[in-house]
Amino acid sequence: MTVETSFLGITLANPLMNASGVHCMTVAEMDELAQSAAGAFVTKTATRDYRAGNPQPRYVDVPLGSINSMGLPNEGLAYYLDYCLARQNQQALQFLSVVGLSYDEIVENLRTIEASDYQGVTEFNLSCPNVPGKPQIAYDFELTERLLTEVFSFFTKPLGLKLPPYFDIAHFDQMAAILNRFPLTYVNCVNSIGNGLYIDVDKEQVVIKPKGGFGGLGGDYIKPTALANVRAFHQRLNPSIKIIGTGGVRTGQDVFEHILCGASLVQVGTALHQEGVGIFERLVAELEAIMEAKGYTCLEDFQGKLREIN
Ligand SMILES: C=Cc1c(C(=O)O)[nH]c(=O)[nH]c1=O
Repeated sequence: MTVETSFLGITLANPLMNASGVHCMTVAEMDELAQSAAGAFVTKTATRDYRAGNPQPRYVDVPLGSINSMGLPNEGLAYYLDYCLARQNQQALQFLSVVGLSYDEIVENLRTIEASDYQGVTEFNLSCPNVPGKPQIAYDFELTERLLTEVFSFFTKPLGLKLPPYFDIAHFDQMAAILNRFPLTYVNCVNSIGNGLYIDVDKEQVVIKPKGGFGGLGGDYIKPTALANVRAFHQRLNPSIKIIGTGGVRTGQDVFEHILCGASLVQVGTALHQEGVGIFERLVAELEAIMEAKGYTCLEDFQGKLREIN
């Protein structure tokens, strides 16, 4: 029995990796990830220039997960691109997360990556909910289609999209119809559920400072929504477009459920932040135990095979 998997023809020890934004802001954090049991890693989403991000407190762990309004703090695209270029012969599979604060900056940043010697995967983040005044791109279907049309007029390297959660079957249908028009490597479902609110009842106060306390939700709160998005896009997208499942992963069972819904890889956010990189060994062991109990010998035995009730 094995939890090995293949992505873009590259064999990974397991389907697990960090979610962008968690444990991937600095070289030290990314090196710790690279030395961990994780099968792959992704960088913090980069803008062209360094960003300090939103004022603190901007991330809080709460009983059923987390709330964050980090505000896209990052060291700038060159920092993460240089990190990946320097290590791309040692690390099996690298994911470089990128966005821009404007349409033109997004195009500029992707042109920078295209012009580089970077051989890894680019994750285009269409779903950051926490930059004040900036809506989540992927909730604007026309803008998404316009951006992807321009990007794929020049971008030839492997490209995936980080999508926000959708909550309407019609939106799954509309978005999948757009995505199926492009040679995407994958879609990553889901980013945090944007603009939630967590209250400290004793203080009768919000818990994060930015945006009056509104922030992206992660953790147990969002697993049912994450699984639904993985399943919905797995059912609708061309098989050539893989699905990465993100959201609510804390145990090996959560990993199993994401793969059952159709995920090829599974990212860990809140629980990684709370437990540290040791979580990957625990998740692999728990996933192997579930596969053993069910008689599965590889991920393909159950990947995408969620049954419905007839
Ligand atoms: C890249 C910005 C994001 C952020 C952030 O930096 O605030 N938080 C999220 O939950 N998702 C994001 O995509």
